[in-house]
Amino acid sequence: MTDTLTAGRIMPAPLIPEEDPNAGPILRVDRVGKDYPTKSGALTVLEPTSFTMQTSELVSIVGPSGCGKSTLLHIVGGLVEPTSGSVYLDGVEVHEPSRERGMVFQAYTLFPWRTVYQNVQFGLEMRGLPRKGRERIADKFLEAVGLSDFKNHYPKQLSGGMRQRVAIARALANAPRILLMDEPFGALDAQTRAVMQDLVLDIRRRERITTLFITHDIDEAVYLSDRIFVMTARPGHIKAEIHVPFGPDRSDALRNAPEFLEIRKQVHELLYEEGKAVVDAEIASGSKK
Ligand SMILES: Nc1ncnc2c1ncn2[C@@H]1O[C@H](COP(=O)(O)OP(=O)(O)OP(=O)(O)O)[C@@H](O)[C@H]1O
Repeated sequence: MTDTLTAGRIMPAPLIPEEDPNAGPILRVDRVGKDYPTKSGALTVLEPTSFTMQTSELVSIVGPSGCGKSTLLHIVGGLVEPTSGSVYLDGVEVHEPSRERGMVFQAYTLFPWRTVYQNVQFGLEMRGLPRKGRERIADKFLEAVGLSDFKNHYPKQLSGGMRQRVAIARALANAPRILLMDEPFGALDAQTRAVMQDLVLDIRRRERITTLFITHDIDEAVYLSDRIFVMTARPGHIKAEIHVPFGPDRSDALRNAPEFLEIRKQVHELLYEEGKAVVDAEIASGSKK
C-alpha cells in the first residue's frame, strides 16, 4: 500500500488511487506483480503494485537497487509479461511493445551504422511513412533536442549526452502516448545531466508528453517530477507517493529553494530506510553462510 506525502505530511494510501473524474488516467497499472523463475524457485521481484497517471504528468520511481524498478517499467512497456495484474494505456491492455510507448534506456541504443537523421527516422520508416513526412518529423525533434546541426553525424561521433538527445528525439518522433525512461542520464556527468534534465522539462512543456522516469538520483527525481514513487527493497512495492508541487516551469535555481531541499530530504529518508534494509539483509545472509 502507498502512503501519500503531501507538503511534508504522510497521508494513508487510498486503496484505489484517486483520479480526476473528468480526465481519465492515460495509464493504469493494476495490481501488477512479477516473479522470475530461478534455480531455487520463483523469485518475487514485484509485489502487486497499482497506480495511475494523468496526461502530461511526469512521475519518477526511485528505490533501492534490485527492487524491481526496471521490471515495472518493462512491464509497462510491454517488454516483460507480468505474473499477475495488468497494464492499460488509454484503457487498452498492454501485451507487447508498441510505438505508443517510447522507451529511452541508460545504455545507448542507437544504430551505429545509421546517421543521427536516419536513427530518428527509424520507427517512421518501419511504419512506411514517405521520405518527406519522415524528414519533417525528424527535423522537428532534432531541433527540439538541439541537434539540427548534427544530423549527418554517426553515433560514435557524438558525446554521451548527445546520443541520449538522439534517443529522446527518436522516441518522440514516433508520437508516443507515454515516454518510459529507465535511468536515461545515469551514465552522464553531473553538468551534462543537469542540461538533459532541463531538456526533459522543456520537451514536456512543449509536447505535454506523459513520462514515467526511473532514477537513482533524488535531485533528478525532485527536479523533474510531479509525483515521486518510493519503492521498498525487493520484493518491491510503492511505499510512499510524494507530491512535488512546483508545476511545469522550473529552472536550475529551484534546486536551492527550501521547499526543494525539504522534499529532497523526505525522499532521502524514505530511501535510506530501504537501502539500510537491503544492506542488513545482505549482512544477515552472509553471516549464515
Ligand atoms: N530475467 C530475469 N530473471 C531472473 N531474475 C531477474 C531477471 N530480470 C531481473 N531479475 C532480478 O530481479 C530483480 C529486480 O531487477 P530490476 O532490474 O527490475 O531492479 P531495479 O530496481 O531496476 O535495479 P537497479 O536499480 O539495480 O537497476 C533483481 O534482483 C534482478 O537480478
